[in-house]
Amino acid sequence: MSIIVAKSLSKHYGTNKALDQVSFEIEDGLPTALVGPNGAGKTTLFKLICGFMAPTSGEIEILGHKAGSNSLISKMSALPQDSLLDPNLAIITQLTQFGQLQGLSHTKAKHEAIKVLEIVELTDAAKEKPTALSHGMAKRVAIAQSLIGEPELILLDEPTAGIDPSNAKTIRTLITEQRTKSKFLISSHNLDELEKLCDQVLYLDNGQLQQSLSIHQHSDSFEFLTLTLKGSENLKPIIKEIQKIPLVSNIVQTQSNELSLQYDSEHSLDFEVQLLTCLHKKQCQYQSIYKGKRLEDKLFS
Ligand SMILES: Nc1ncnc2c1ncn2[C@@H]1O[C@H](COP(=O)(O)OP(=O)(O)OP(=O)(O)O)[C@@H](O)[C@H]1O
Repeated sequence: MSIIVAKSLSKHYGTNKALDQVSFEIEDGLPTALVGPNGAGKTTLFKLICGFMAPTSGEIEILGHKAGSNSLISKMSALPQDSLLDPNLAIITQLTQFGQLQGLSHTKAKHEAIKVLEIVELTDAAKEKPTALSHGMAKRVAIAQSLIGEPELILLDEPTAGIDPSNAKTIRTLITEQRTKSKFLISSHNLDELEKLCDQVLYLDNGQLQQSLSIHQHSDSFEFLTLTLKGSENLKPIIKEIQKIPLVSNIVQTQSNELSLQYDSEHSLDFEVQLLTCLHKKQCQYQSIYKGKRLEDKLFS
């Protein structure tokens, strides 16, 4: 079933075309990433999906319903970029009230609140007020709120922006654990993070959908491999050596210590052996070998 269908969706603020004739379809499955530079229209798209405002033209349907329709209450939730908690109310009280707003009884809502706090590893903070939480913990509470009632669709706008690596890791882990229960649409500038969590990526730029691609699928028989070498010394000798492998059809230096290789995937095992032999011959050590192109290279090369 389609989770989101957008047809020629536009949103103008005066003369500013924040979204311009955007069409896409998001299917059920692993999370979908929403990527784009500042001002690309990502938050505007989130607001239209949530039904917080109407499009200037075009249509958007969520889980078979018009965006903003009452039928979507409890079926979808969103973590806005600037979500705030009420500083005067205990966390458990706020989450319980949120569950009740979704139509749950007080008992069921409290049960859900306890459950989602467990998921974000903040059971001990249940009775605290938001002022006692660090920024990262507050973000995890906001994510807990979006998980209440196990909605079919969860929108996360920059879930790990501005928080420390440990809290960010906790958030990524919990998304990984929850992603088979709910469909996530995640907006983030962290491409490494999206690569780990998501399956599909929508790339917006200047209000237009520039690309919609699968992160892990390869389109033809030529596969890509990203080779990161230890140190960032002169790569010319090793490039020259790799070029001698007949199975390699293209080689591009993508960073000071990184190469993107295109090779014939029908002979993948042979290629891998030959590549390692090459590295050994040139006494070159690798830091990582990644099958496929990095998301950054898929989007920007
Ligand atoms: N309420 C508003 N009134 C007028 N213009 C707006 C409004 N909200 C957004 N815009 C403009 O619409 C465009 C898209 O903004 P949007 O916030 O959707 O981008 P974004 O991709 O979320 O950016 P960021 O990554 O910085 O959060 C920008 O040019 C922005 O200035």
